[in-house]
Amino acid sequence: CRYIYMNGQLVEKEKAVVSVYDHGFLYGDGIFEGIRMYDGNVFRLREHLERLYDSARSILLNIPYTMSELEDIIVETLRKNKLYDTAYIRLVVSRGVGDLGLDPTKCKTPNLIVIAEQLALFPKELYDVGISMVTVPTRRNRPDILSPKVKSLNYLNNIMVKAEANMAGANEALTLNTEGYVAEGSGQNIFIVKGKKLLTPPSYVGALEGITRNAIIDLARDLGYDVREEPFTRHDVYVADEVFLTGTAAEVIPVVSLDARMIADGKPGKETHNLLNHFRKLVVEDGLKVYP
Ligand SMILES: Cc1ncc(COP(=O)(O)O)c(CNc2cccc(C(=O)O)c2)c1O
Repeated sequence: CRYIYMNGQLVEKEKAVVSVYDHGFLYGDGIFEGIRMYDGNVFRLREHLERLYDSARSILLNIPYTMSELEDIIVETLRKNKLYDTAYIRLVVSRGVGDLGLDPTKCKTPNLIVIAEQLALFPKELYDVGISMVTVPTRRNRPDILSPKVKSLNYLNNIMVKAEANMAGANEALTLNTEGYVAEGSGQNIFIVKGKKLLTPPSYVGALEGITRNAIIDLARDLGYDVREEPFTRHDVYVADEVFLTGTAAEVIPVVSLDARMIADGKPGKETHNLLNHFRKLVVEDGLKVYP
Protein backbone atom coordinates (compact mmCIF):
# COMPACT_ATOMS: atom_id res chain seq x y z
CA CYS A 1 0.00 0.00 0.00
CA ARG A 2 1.21 3.52 -0.70
CA TYR A 3 0.79 6.36 1.78
CA ILE A 4 0.47 10.04 0.88
CA TYR A 5 1.27 12.79 3.38
CA MET A 6 -1.61 15.28 3.59
CA ASN A 7 -1.72 18.12 6.12
CA GLY A 8 -0.34 16.19 9.03
CA GLN A 9 -1.57 12.70 8.18
CA LEU A 10 -0.18 9.78 6.21
CA VAL A 11 -3.26 8.53 4.36
CA GLU A 12 -3.70 5.56 2.04
CA LYS A 13 -3.40 6.52 -1.61
CA GLU A 14 -7.11 5.92 -2.32
CA LYS A 15 -8.04 8.29 0.50
CA ALA A 16 -5.66 11.03 -0.63
CA VAL A 17 -8.19 13.45 -2.14
CA VAL A 18 -8.41 17.23 -2.34
CA SER A 19 -11.50 19.41 -2.32
CA VAL A 20 -12.83 20.64 -5.67
CA TYR A 21 -12.65 24.07 -4.04
CA ASP A 22 -8.87 23.79 -3.66
CA HIS A 23 -7.38 26.67 -5.70
CA GLY A 24 -4.51 24.41 -6.73
CA PHE A 25 -7.13 22.37 -8.60
CA LEU A 26 -9.32 25.28 -9.73
CA TYR A 27 -6.59 27.69 -10.85
CA GLY A 28 -3.18 26.02 -10.57
CA ASP A 29 -2.67 28.35 -7.60
CA GLY A 30 0.19 26.69 -5.79
CA ILE A 31 3.81 25.55 -6.05
CA PHE A 32 5.67 22.24 -6.19
CA GLU A 33 9.05 20.51 -6.10
CA GLY A 34 10.30 17.31 -7.75
CA ILE A 35 13.05 15.76 -5.58
CA ARG A 36 15.00 12.51 -5.85
CA MET A 37 16.43 10.03 -3.36
CA TYR A 38 19.50 7.99 -4.34
CA ASP A 39 20.60 5.14 -2.04
CA GLY A 40 18.78 6.69 0.89
CA ASN A 41 20.19 10.17 0.18
CA VAL A 42 17.67 12.90 -0.70
CA PHE A 43 19.81 14.82 -3.18
CA ARG A 44 20.18 18.57 -2.40
CA LEU A 45 16.96 18.58 -0.35
CA ARG A 46 17.86 21.91 1.25
CA GLU A 47 18.33 23.57 -2.13
CA HIS A 48 14.95 22.23 -3.27
CA LEU A 49 13.23 23.51 -0.12
CA GLU A 50 14.93 26.90 -0.45
CA ARG A 51 13.54 27.14 -3.98
CA LEU A 52 10.11 26.10 -2.66
CA TYR A 53 10.13 28.92 -0.11
CA ASP A 54 11.27 31.38 -2.79
CA SER A 55 8.40 30.28 -5.06
CA ALA A 56 5.99 30.64 -2.11
CA ARG A 57 7.18 34.14 -1.25
CA SER A 58 6.98 35.16 -4.87
CA ILE A 59 3.28 34.22 -5.14
CA LEU A 60 2.38 35.55 -1.67
CA LEU A 61 1.82 32.06 -0.29
CA ASN A 62 2.78 31.42 3.32
CA ILE A 63 3.96 27.87 3.97
CA PRO A 64 2.89 27.10 7.57
CA TYR A 65 5.85 24.75 8.18
CA THR A 66 9.50 25.39 8.90
CA MET A 67 12.17 23.92 6.63
CA SER A 68 13.15 21.32 9.24
CA GLU A 69 9.49 20.32 9.68
CA LEU A 70 9.30 19.75 5.92
CA GLU A 71 12.51 17.70 6.04
CA ASP A 72 11.02 15.53 8.82
CA ILE A 73 7.76 15.09 6.87
CA ILE A 74 9.66 13.98 3.75
CA VAL A 75 11.78 11.52 5.76
CA GLU A 76 8.65 10.15 7.50
CA THR A 77 6.85 9.73 4.16
CA LEU A 78 9.82 7.92 2.57
CA ARG A 79 10.18 5.57 5.57
CA LYS A 80 6.43 4.88 5.78
CA ASN A 81 6.50 3.85 2.10
CA LYS A 82 9.57 1.66 2.71
CA LEU A 83 11.49 3.45 -0.04
CA TYR A 84 15.24 2.81 0.22
CA ASP A 85 17.48 3.15 -2.81
CA THR A 86 15.75 5.31 -5.43
CA ALA A 87 12.57 7.36 -5.08
CA TYR A 88 10.89 10.39 -6.62
CA ILE A 89 9.30 12.84 -4.18
CA ARG A 90 6.58 15.29 -5.30
CA LEU A 91 5.98 18.05 -2.80
CA VAL A 92 2.92 20.25 -3.46
CA VAL A 93 1.71 23.33 -1.58
CA SER A 94 -1.58 24.72 -2.87
CA ARG A 95 -3.33 27.96 -1.85
CA GLY A 96 -5.96 25.69 -0.28
CA VAL A 97 -9.75 25.70 -0.19
CA GLY A 98 -11.58 28.91 -1.05
CA ASP A 99 -14.72 29.86 -2.90
CA LEU A 100 -15.08 29.91 -6.69
CA GLY A 101 -13.57 33.37 -6.92
CA LEU A 102 -9.89 34.00 -7.73
CA ASP A 103 -9.17 35.99 -4.60
CA PRO A 104 -6.35 34.18 -2.80
CA THR A 105 -7.19 35.90 0.48
CA LYS A 106 -10.33 33.75 0.57
CA CYS A 107 -8.16 30.64 1.01
CA LYS A 108 -7.41 30.37 4.71
CA THR A 109 -5.12 27.31 4.88
CA PRO A 110 -2.59 26.10 2.31
CA ASN A 111 -2.63 22.37 1.57
CA LEU A 112 0.63 20.43 1.92
CA ILE A 113 0.90 17.15 0.02
CA VAL A 114 3.94 14.83 -0.21
CA ILE A 115 3.90 11.94 -2.68
CA ALA A 116 6.83 9.50 -2.62
CA GLU A 117 7.09 6.91 -5.39
CA GLN A 118 9.54 4.33 -6.62
CA LEU A 119 11.22 6.28 -9.40
CA ALA A 120 10.17 5.64 -13.00
CA LEU A 121 13.54 5.91 -14.75
CA PHE A 122 13.93 7.43 -18.22
CA PRO A 123 14.51 4.60 -20.76
CA LYS A 124 18.24 3.69 -20.65
CA GLU A 125 18.64 3.89 -24.42
CA LEU A 126 17.85 7.61 -24.32
CA TYR A 127 21.17 8.06 -22.52
CA ASP A 128 23.02 5.70 -24.88
CA VAL A 129 21.75 7.04 -28.22
CA GLY A 130 20.69 10.55 -27.15
CA ILE A 131 17.47 12.45 -27.80
CA SER A 132 16.10 14.60 -30.59
CA MET A 133 14.76 18.12 -29.96
CA VAL A 134 12.62 20.53 -31.92
CA THR A 135 12.24 24.27 -31.40
CA VAL A 136 8.56 24.79 -30.60
CA PRO A 137 6.39 27.84 -31.44
CA THR A 138 5.22 28.31 -27.84
CA ARG A 139 7.70 30.52 -26.03
CA ARG A 140 8.74 30.12 -22.41
CA ASN A 141 6.60 32.47 -20.32
CA ARG A 142 8.14 35.91 -19.89
CA PRO A 143 9.45 36.86 -16.42
CA ASP A 144 7.16 39.94 -16.43
CA ILE A 145 4.09 37.77 -17.06
CA LEU A 146 4.58 34.63 -14.95
CA SER A 147 8.10 34.20 -13.64
CA PRO A 148 9.66 31.01 -15.01
CA LYS A 149 11.79 30.98 -11.85
CA VAL A 150 8.67 30.12 -9.84
CA LYS A 151 7.97 26.38 -9.90
CA SER A 152 4.21 26.86 -9.79
CA LEU A 153 1.34 24.46 -10.51
CA ASN A 154 0.73 26.57 -13.64
CA TYR A 155 2.42 24.12 -15.99
CA LEU A 156 0.21 24.59 -19.06
CA ASN A 157 3.04 26.44 -20.85
CA ASN A 158 5.31 23.44 -20.24
CA ILE A 159 2.59 20.96 -21.22
CA MET A 160 1.80 22.78 -24.50
CA VAL A 161 5.52 22.87 -25.27
CA LYS A 162 5.75 19.12 -24.64
CA ALA A 163 2.63 18.54 -26.80
CA GLU A 164 4.27 20.47 -29.66
CA ALA A 165 7.38 18.28 -29.44
CA ASN A 166 5.15 15.18 -29.49
CA MET A 167 3.33 16.48 -32.60
CA ALA A 168 6.69 17.10 -34.29
CA GLY A 169 7.83 13.56 -33.42
CA ALA A 170 10.74 14.81 -31.29
CA ASN A 171 11.71 13.51 -27.85
CA GLU A 172 11.92 16.96 -26.30
CA ALA A 173 11.06 20.59 -26.97
CA LEU A 174 13.41 23.55 -27.07
CA THR A 175 11.78 26.79 -25.88
CA LEU A 176 12.93 30.28 -26.79
CA ASN A 177 12.25 33.43 -24.81
CA THR A 178 10.41 36.34 -26.46
CA GLU A 179 13.75 37.78 -27.70
CA GLY A 180 14.51 34.48 -29.47
CA TYR A 181 17.25 33.30 -27.11
CA VAL A 182 17.30 29.65 -25.99
CA ALA A 183 15.49 29.23 -22.64
CA GLU A 184 15.24 25.52 -21.73
CA GLY A 185 13.40 22.28 -22.45
CA SER A 186 9.83 21.50 -21.42
CA GLY A 187 10.99 20.52 -17.94
CA GLN A 188 14.79 20.50 -18.16
CA ASN A 189 17.64 23.03 -18.39
CA ILE A 190 19.99 23.01 -21.38
CA PHE A 191 23.81 23.09 -21.73
CA ILE A 192 26.02 23.26 -24.83
CA VAL A 193 29.73 22.39 -25.11
CA LYS A 194 31.73 24.49 -27.60
CA GLY A 195 35.49 23.94 -27.65
CA LYS A 196 36.67 24.31 -24.06
CA LYS A 197 33.53 26.18 -22.95
CA LEU A 198 30.39 24.85 -21.26
CA LEU A 199 27.45 27.25 -21.70
CA THR A 200 24.02 27.41 -20.10
CA PRO A 201 21.44 30.24 -20.30
CA PRO A 202 21.56 32.64 -17.34
CA SER A 203 18.28 32.48 -15.43
CA TYR A 204 17.31 36.03 -16.56
CA VAL A 205 16.80 34.62 -20.09
CA GLY A 206 13.73 32.93 -18.59
CA ALA A 207 14.13 29.44 -17.18
CA LEU A 208 13.73 27.62 -13.90
CA GLU A 209 16.99 27.74 -11.95
CA GLY A 210 17.35 23.98 -11.87
CA ILE A 211 18.93 22.18 -8.92
CA THR A 212 20.57 19.74 -11.36
CA ARG A 213 21.71 22.70 -13.53
CA ASN A 214 23.37 24.31 -10.52
CA ALA A 215 24.95 21.01 -9.44
CA ILE A 216 26.43 20.47 -12.94
CA ILE A 217 27.78 24.05 -12.97
CA ASP A 218 29.53 23.44 -9.60
CA LEU A 219 30.73 19.99 -10.65
CA ALA A 220 32.04 21.14 -14.06
CA ARG A 221 33.90 24.09 -12.51
CA ASP A 222 35.49 21.73 -9.95
CA LEU A 223 36.58 19.55 -12.88
CA GLY A 224 38.21 22.56 -14.56
CA TYR A 225 35.64 23.29 -17.26
CA ASP A 226 35.25 26.91 -18.39
CA VAL A 227 31.55 27.23 -17.42
CA ARG A 228 29.70 30.35 -18.55
CA GLU A 229 26.10 31.45 -17.98
CA GLU A 230 25.62 33.30 -21.28
CA PRO A 231 22.61 33.67 -23.61
CA PHE A 232 22.81 31.70 -26.86
CA THR A 233 20.63 31.04 -29.91
CA ARG A 234 19.42 28.05 -31.92
CA HIS A 235 22.40 28.57 -34.26
CA ASP A 236 24.80 28.08 -31.33
CA VAL A 237 23.05 24.81 -30.53
CA TYR A 238 23.23 23.64 -34.18
CA VAL A 239 27.01 24.20 -34.27
CA ALA A 240 27.77 22.99 -30.74
CA ASP A 241 30.21 20.13 -30.12
CA GLU A 242 27.81 18.64 -27.55
CA VAL A 243 24.35 19.42 -26.14
CA PHE A 244 22.65 17.97 -23.03
CA LEU A 245 19.64 18.57 -20.79
CA THR A 246 19.55 18.43 -16.99
CA GLY A 247 16.69 17.82 -14.57
CA THR A 248 15.83 15.86 -11.42
CA ALA A 249 14.04 13.13 -13.40
CA ALA A 250 16.27 13.37 -16.50
CA GLU A 251 19.62 13.77 -14.69
CA VAL A 252 21.98 14.47 -17.66
CA ILE A 253 20.60 13.48 -21.07
CA PRO A 254 22.59 13.88 -24.33
CA VAL A 255 20.88 15.71 -27.23
CA VAL A 256 21.96 14.53 -30.71
CA SER A 257 19.75 16.65 -32.96
CA LEU A 258 17.81 19.90 -32.97
CA ASP A 259 15.42 20.90 -35.81
CA ALA A 260 16.82 18.09 -38.01
CA ARG A 261 20.38 19.40 -37.60
CA MET A 262 22.63 16.63 -36.29
CA ILE A 263 24.75 17.83 -33.35
CA ALA A 264 28.40 17.12 -34.30
CA ASP A 265 28.61 13.38 -35.22
CA GLY A 266 25.09 12.69 -33.93
CA LYS A 267 26.35 10.65 -30.97
CA PRO A 268 26.27 11.51 -27.22
CA GLY A 269 29.33 13.62 -26.38
CA LYS A 270 32.22 12.48 -24.24
CA GLU A 271 32.11 15.54 -21.91
CA THR A 272 28.39 14.83 -21.39
CA HIS A 273 29.22 11.24 -20.48
CA ASN A 274 32.03 12.39 -18.19
CA LEU A 275 29.77 14.87 -16.36
CA LEU A 276 27.01 12.26 -15.94
CA ASN A 277 29.50 9.81 -14.40
CA HIS A 278 30.66 12.41 -11.86
CA PHE A 279 27.05 13.47 -11.22
CA ARG A 280 26.12 9.85 -10.38
CA LYS A 281 28.78 9.91 -7.62
CA LEU A 282 27.67 13.30 -6.25
CA VAL A 283 23.99 12.37 -5.86
CA VAL A 284 24.57 9.69 -3.23
CA GLU A 285 26.66 12.05 -1.05
CA ASP A 286 25.22 15.57 -1.19
CA GLY A 287 21.91 15.71 0.68
CA LEU A 288 19.91 14.39 3.61
CA LYS A 289 20.31 10.76 4.75
CA VAL A 290 16.95 9.07 5.38
CA TYR A 291 18.43 6.01 7.10
CA PRO A 292 21.48 7.31 9.01
C1 LIG B 1 10.56 24.13 -16.33
C2 LIG B 1 11.64 23.30 -15.70
N1 LIG B 1 12.91 23.57 -16.01
C3 LIG B 1 13.93 22.84 -15.47
C4 LIG B 1 13.67 21.82 -14.58
C5 LIG B 1 14.84 21.06 -13.98
O1 LIG B 1 15.00 21.52 -12.64
P1 LIG B 1 15.62 20.56 -11.54
O2 LIG B 1 17.03 20.21 -11.98
O3 LIG B 1 15.57 21.34 -10.25
O4 LIG B 1 14.71 19.33 -11.51
C6 LIG B 1 12.34 21.54 -14.20
C7 LIG B 1 12.03 20.47 -13.18
N2 LIG B 1 11.73 19.28 -13.88
C8 LIG B 1 10.50 18.65 -13.96
C9 LIG B 1 9.39 19.02 -13.23
C10 LIG B 1 8.20 18.28 -13.37
C11 LIG B 1 8.14 17.17 -14.22
C12 LIG B 1 9.27 16.85 -14.94
C13 LIG B 1 9.23 15.68 -15.88
O5 LIG B 1 10.22 15.52 -16.64
O6 LIG B 1 8.22 14.94 -15.82
C14 LIG B 1 10.44 17.56 -14.83
C15 LIG B 1 11.31 22.28 -14.78
O7 LIG B 1 10.02 22.01 -14.48
